[in-house]
Amino acid sequence: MRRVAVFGATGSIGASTLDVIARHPDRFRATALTANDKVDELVALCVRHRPDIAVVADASRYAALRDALAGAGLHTEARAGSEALVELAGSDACDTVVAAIVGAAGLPSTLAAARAGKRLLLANKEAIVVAGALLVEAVAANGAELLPIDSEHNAIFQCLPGPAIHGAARPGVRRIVLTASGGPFRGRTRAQLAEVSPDEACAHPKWRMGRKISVDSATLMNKGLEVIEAHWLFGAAADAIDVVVHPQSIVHSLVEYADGSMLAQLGNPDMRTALAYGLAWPDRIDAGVAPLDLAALARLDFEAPDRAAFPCLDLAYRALREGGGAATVLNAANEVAVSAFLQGRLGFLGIATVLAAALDALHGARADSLDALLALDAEARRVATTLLRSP
Ligand SMILES: NC(=O)C1=CN([C@@H]2O[C@H](COP(=O)(O)OP(=O)(O)OC[C@H]3O[C@@H](n4cnc5c(N)ncnc54)[C@H](OP(=O)(O)O)[C@@H]3O)[C@@H](O)[C@H]2O)C=CC1
Ligand SMILES: CC(=O)[C@@H](O)[C@H](O)COP(=O)(O)O
Ligand SMILES: [Mn+2]
Repeated sequence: MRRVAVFGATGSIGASTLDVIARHPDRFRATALTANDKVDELVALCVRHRPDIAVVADASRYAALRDALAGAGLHTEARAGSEALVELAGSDACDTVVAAIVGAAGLPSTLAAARAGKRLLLANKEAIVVAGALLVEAVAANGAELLPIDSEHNAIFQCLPGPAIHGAARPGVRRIVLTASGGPFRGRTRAQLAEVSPDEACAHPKWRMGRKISVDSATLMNKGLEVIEAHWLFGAAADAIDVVVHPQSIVHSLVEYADGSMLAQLGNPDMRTALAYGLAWPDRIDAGVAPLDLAALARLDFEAPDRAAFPCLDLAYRALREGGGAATVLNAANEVAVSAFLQGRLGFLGIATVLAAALDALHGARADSLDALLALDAEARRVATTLLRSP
């Protein structure tokens, strides 16, 4: 029986994870659930899944969580604070950690799970963008099992040869091709993007996701973050990672081999496939996802991304090639800019402007330890916040 801690249980990935777990009570038990501050949603999940532990990151919500759990007649232990998340990830309460907190806030608990040698289902792409080297080293040094959950990386993982050695180049692999839906604004010019609203940006054509990743998909920064994620997961250089727009989101990514073969993983756009794969690996189990009807689909389309209308993609390549702390800076500035956009304080086109200026301002920054990375993240947020005020 796998004992699974779901970090970010109240989110979109959390819901999909708990759906798969509930389909297999013989194989999995959700022993711990976490949220940021949504106590009512977390307690409702506890009523349904009966975990041993529930954690809210926001320490001021501790009493509310404790009282609500008791009020619901549950024996689930209430915990709170960011330290409680780190402690849980490394503890005996779980052997499997689903890292589904959004943003760099998920990094400390994700790294703690790797350091404790857990099976780590990584949805929280910002953690590996911010701390790729540290995370991959921690996985290798502590015998952790890193299962990529991001749909593209899960697809690549399924298409790569041999045992999974993260960060190691694979002989015979020539190129990794990430597919991108193109987001809700595919086909628009820059001028047509100037006035788009947060709700329009969050209306993803194929996936129902949290608002931060939805905006990232709309700017193509999601694909940029995924390029950096692929570099760390699969040991591929920037020149060996390509992006192709595929609006149907049926081909989840491809691996090109030296002999001209391309292997792809296909499926309906439903994260339960990747989550079931990661939970049961190397077995295959029912995820509740319908098989593809290829004849009904009839066609699959591919096109090059519009790099001029969506400059965030190339900003991510720039950060990857620059190395050092550039990806940490890019991610932090992006979190600040996306949050400002969602609050109506920054226009859609301003997101890329802030990112480029933050990369310029902190060019050459380096950070190797967790503390140094968190300090650089904080500095980049400070710089990006200043840039919001002087566009
Ligand atoms: N959704 C998807 O299909 C996919 C998501 N991902 C990645 O997975 C991660 C989660 O995405 P998604 O589920 O869409 O996001 P959601 O916004 O739906 O959920 C985010 C979760 O993180 C919690 N959270 C937010 N801030 C903090 C914090 N500071 N400390 C601790 N917990 C926090 C939220 O708690 P609360 O509810 O209390 O606010 C919630 O449980 C992201 O990194 C995303 O890029 C990757 C591929 C696909
Ligand atoms: C489901 C998933 O993995 C998302 O990251 C998805 O890829 C977003 O779609 P885009 O291809 O539009 O970024
Ligand atoms: Mn993805």
